[in-house]
Amino acid sequence: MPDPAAPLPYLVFDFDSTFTQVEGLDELAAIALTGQPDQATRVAAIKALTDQGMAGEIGFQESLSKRLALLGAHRRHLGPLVAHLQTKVSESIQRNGDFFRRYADRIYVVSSGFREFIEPVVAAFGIPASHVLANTFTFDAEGNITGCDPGNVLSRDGGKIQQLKDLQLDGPVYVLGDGYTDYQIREAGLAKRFYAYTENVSRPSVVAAADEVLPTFDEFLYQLKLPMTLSYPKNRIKVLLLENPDARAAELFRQEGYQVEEVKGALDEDELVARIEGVSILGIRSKTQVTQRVLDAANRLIGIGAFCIGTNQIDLLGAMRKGVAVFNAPFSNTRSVVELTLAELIVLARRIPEKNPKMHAGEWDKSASGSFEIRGKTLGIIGYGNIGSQLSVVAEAVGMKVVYYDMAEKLQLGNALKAQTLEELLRQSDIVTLHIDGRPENQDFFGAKEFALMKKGALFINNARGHVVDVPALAAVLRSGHLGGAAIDVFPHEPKTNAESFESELRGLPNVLLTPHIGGSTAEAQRNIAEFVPERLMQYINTGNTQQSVNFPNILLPGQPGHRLIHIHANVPGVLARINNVLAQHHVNILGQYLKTNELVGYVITDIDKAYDQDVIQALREVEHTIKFRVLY
Ligand SMILES: NC(=O)c1ccc[n+]([C@@H]2O[C@H](COP(=O)([O-])OP(=O)(O)OC[C@H]3O[C@@H](n4cnc5c(N)ncnc54)[C@H](O)[C@@H]3O)[C@@H](O)[C@H]2O)c1
Ligand SMILES: O=C(O)CC[C@@H](O)C(=O)O
Repeated sequence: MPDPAAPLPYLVFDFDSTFTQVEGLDELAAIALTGQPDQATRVAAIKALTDQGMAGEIGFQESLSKRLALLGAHRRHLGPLVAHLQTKVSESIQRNGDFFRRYADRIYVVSSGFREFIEPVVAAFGIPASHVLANTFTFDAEGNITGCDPGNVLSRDGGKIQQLKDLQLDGPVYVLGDGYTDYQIREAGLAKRFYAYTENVSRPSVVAAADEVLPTFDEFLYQLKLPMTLSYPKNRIKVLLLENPDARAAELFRQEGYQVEEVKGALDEDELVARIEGVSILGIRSKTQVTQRVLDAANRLIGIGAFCIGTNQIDLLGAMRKGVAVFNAPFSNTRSVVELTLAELIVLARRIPEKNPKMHAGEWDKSASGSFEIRGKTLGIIGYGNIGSQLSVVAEAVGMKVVYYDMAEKLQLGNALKAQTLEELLRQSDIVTLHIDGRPENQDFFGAKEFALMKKGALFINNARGHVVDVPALAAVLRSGHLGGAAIDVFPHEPKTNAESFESELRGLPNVLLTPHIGGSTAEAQRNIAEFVPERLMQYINTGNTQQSVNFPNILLPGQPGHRLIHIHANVPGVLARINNVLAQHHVNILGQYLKTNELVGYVITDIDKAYDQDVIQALREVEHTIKFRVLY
């Protein structure tokens, strides 16, 4: 990395809640008061005084003297405090430790906290004691902390301002801190810029006064084009989550430092086109259509998360051509769909969809007509994938015979029998259940011809995708009485939100159980999905790992030894050679290289030594047929 052209401005850091995640005095109180019955109330009172002081609600001196009186700390508590604070350095400062060591001569820590614990913590970052300006404790003869040195300017109101005046720094000063007293340095004209540092705490009055807000130190380094550990600040990664995935998804993305925006329902194409600009990660479920138009408007999109199994709503090829990796949750809700299907088998076989509304209407219709046990009956499973095959096992466990049909060769589980043709399955099944995927070729897969081949009085279930069934044909065979009933969870046209009404000619038909696409809507499944999909996307962003991507060549990468170049290109001959030519021309040492292609794109990962000139990056971006290129530090 090159040195910045101009000398770095002097950086004045606050310590408590900026350099470290916590307030030193609060932590000292917690250590000193350990085991005391009133520990919790005294620590809480100290914290409240800290906050009031930081927010500028009471003067610093008043806040400090009140806190010290409550503290009851001793010299022996300082060692444990330092050890504790060393583990509490703000994460982004910790990860950019090299920056501090390299520019230590331009960095000052100016704090109303105490030298006794600040100095050893920042020393590990190369900041010398002479660049730490802080209060000092006073002790009595027994080593009890009695207060602070009143001669130190930092113990007084306006102390930081005076300290900066005394320092007489000979160049521009930038102040980074979470407190109002940090801002006051800028207000007094002693700093050129004030950065509100919000990684640990965000105080509205301080944020409002700031020139810039820094969610992490990476953002500062990025803005100033300074050497940094990450290639891109995580707070700049915008996630747009639609269709209400479990709250855990947003929580995980936020924990990673991303900005998350949530929209309850689905968006239609125009709405999504209007919202997608600047979005790096799009999270959807089954309703939002990610079309070529949406992809064209997506100027920063890196990945799409389908918080479900089906990905037919996404233009997977279009996404691949744009270098956008798509991930789904292929097994997180499988069991939930199986359980719903099992319940539906029984409910339909007992004609509950008819009997239940009658009971609610006060009608007592006790009859065995048309009702049967599922034991010994033949269940025809079409699509013997994750759901179909698991259903096969469960159905056999309750005494059903299972026959299945799949276009691909599948492992037969238990005693299930494979049907050679769809017709063979339809002719022998008492209940037919669809579990094929929603690929476009499966549009109207099941229609009048297939219904006609089913046994008279047989039952039909579709928990797969709405468009795979010809709904008017289904309605006709239900009305004619050829089918004994149906359970349908998925529809060609589903409302975008719960506020819209559901329209279908299946409404009101006898022995038809309609459910609002809830096959996978259980607490367990939604939680599993909300953990699985963010994990895949974050791994892809952080390491380039594409394992389990549904549209990208899958590569499970080893750990990253140096910098990692991630290059996505159109799969035409010669691109890898061109990449390696560029690397050779710039004398870049390759530590490892991984390539996988599919019919449209090539995905090449090159691990290189950290030392290289920046021109190589530009040259790689310019390699012909490059779709996307990024560097991981
Ligand atoms: N209702 C819900 O809430 C819900 C929840 C989860 C999944 N799903 C849907 O359930 C379906 C099955 O999911 P899965 O995880 O088992 O998928 P999967 O990909 O594991 O299995 C699908 C199987 O269908 C087979 N298949 C596809 N087209 C076929 C055809 N024309 N003829 C014969 N076989 C064909 C495939 O070979 C594959 O074995 C998907 O459509 C999925 O979107 C619905
Ligand atoms: O939750 C959804 O929107 C879809 C659920 C299901 O159809 C899936 O594909 O996993």
